[in-house]
Amino acid sequence: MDSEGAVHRGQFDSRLAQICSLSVDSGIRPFRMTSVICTIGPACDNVDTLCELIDTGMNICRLNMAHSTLEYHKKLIHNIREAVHRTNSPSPVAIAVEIAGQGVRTGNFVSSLGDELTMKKGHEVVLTNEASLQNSCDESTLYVNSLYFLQQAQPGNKILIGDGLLSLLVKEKMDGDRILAQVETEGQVGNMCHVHIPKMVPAPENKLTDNDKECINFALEHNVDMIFAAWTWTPNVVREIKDMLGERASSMKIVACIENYAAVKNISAILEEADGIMVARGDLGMDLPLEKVFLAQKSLIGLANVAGKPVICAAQMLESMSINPRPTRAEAADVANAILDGTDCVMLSGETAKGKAPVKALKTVCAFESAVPAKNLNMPPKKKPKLLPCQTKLTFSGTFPSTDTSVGEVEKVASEARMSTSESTPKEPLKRHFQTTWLSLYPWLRKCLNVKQIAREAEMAIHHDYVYRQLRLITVVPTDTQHATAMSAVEAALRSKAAAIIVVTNSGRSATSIARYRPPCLIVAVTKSHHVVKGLHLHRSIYPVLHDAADCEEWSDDIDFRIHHALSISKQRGYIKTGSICILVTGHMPGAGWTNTVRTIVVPDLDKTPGHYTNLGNQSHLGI
Ligand SMILES: Nc1ncnc2c1ncn2[C@@H]1O[C@H](COP(=O)(O)OP(=O)(O)O)[C@@H](O)[C@H]1O
Ligand SMILES: C=C(OP(=O)(O)O)C(=O)O
Repeated sequence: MDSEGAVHRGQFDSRLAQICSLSVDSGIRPFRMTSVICTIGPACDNVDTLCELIDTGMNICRLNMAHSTLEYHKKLIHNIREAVHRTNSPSPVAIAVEIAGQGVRTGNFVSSLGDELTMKKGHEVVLTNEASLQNSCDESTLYVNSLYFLQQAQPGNKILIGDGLLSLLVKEKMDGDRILAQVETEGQVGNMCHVHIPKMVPAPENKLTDNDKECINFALEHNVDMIFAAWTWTPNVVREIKDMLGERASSMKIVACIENYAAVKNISAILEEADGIMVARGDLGMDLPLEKVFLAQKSLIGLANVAGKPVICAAQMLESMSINPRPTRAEAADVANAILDGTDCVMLSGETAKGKAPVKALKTVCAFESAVPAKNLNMPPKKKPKLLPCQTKLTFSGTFPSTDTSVGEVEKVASEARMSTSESTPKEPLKRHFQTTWLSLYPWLRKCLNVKQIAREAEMAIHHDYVYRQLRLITVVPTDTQHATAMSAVEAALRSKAAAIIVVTNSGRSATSIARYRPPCLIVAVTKSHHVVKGLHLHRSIYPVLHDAADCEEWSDDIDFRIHHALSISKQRGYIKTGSICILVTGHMPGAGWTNTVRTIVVPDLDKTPGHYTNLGNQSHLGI
């Protein structure tokens, strides 16, 4: 253990020796290096819940444009910004807009059918691209958004729907490019569900759809921080997005979602063009045989690590938490293994986005109340509802909304439920009582973010020394200043068992260069740019800090000021303390691209220090 109470792994002769040294009794470090992306949807779209997600550790909000309307997403962005404002974090969360790309999806059901229905084995259904049926799918007719798909489908093909649990068999091609299919394996189909024929050759041209263009303009108009490009299987899509972004292309990150075999085969070219990639295991698992998906995951993550680009591991990470309060052992291990593979971010999809059935939330609230920390009980319900004793048997007889109901609607149901119960006065202390419905949903969401606990444990099991040595081996010699400086910082952090690396960065490049060498500690990256701070959330190890105070007259004072700010925030958050060793990485002159200086300091008493870190006379320098 070092002075922080954190465990630093020693030197091991082999990876096997390091693995054998792992212990279930090891201590835990006060920080997490892997970023968590939460898909925001009806279950968490209100400001209070977003505040809780932010406080709990969400780094990036993902808006999946394949669902809901632009109006809904506009409101969502407004709510996220309001939550960022209220939580006032030094490290504001980023907003990512995911465009739907050329993914093949169903349409929406007629409203009377709700948003999901079960199809029984043997049931026959017609698949059509007839535009008038887009929002009136039913048991016998499903709209499919791709004519190409319907034209390619051949009798005998298997069609997977949703996550692939429901499968159909193509029976015959009908007139007007429609197809008749029969349910082979019973399952559910929802609104805008994925439709897939394994190994089907994708459309000849990988390009933006009109809908994608509209969503990119929306992203520009609302000044979001990153675009996730679903169904990228050639670099062309990334180039098209860059063209549309114009000047913003340098600050709005583009992440290519790798969802099919063609994308896996084209990965080198895609990695060259994109700012990062997503291993979209959900759709990959429909295009590739399931037993091959882990190979794609490991190789894609490895290739992104080698390219120095961030990578997201997505889909079904804690899937069972959509209905259960605890993830399965396999899910917990899956999250940890993705981190050991080298992913920068883990992503939650339906776990956070999808509305839970309110009735389930109401029934299970008692099981979760102990998980709600006291401070959450202070969060103000909009109207003061009467408290409902959790032992009360509900007599509510109205219609419960569907699973995708918004929190606002859930609250309405809850208040009706409260009104219809015979007992309206709490007999138990406040914490034993159901306060408002969002509280019943919230602990569930919060538990999904248990992912961060798993992340911290997994990060402790990484043999950073070994990983760094591997990365050093593949770095070309002579190495340019940027990479040589980054490597020096990581080497210094490993040798001195530093508590943190503090880097002052304008464009974010100095921070990402250090991150690519996978240091054993946090990189606290302090920047003045709102876009840079948010983009940095994509990278493992970086804790981005915004410092947008006015410039000092002297450039070196400005640097000192920013370092002092980063150290103070790090201390407040428990990452460092007085006496910790920190590595400082700075430039030698104003502007981006001049980073060339690595110092080792012992953190002084920040309340007493005059805050000079770049002055070589400083007592606290150890010097390297
Ligand atoms: N903006 C939204 N509006 C309604 N439902 C959403 C939204 N975002 C996500 N969801 C729900 O959460 C599920 C999981 O999210 P995600 O993985 O992003 O979707 P998909 O797998 O359909 O691409 C979706 O299938 C959908 O039911
Ligand atoms: C994240 C995935 O894709 P989508 O955005 O379509 O949910 C996936 O398939 O794993």
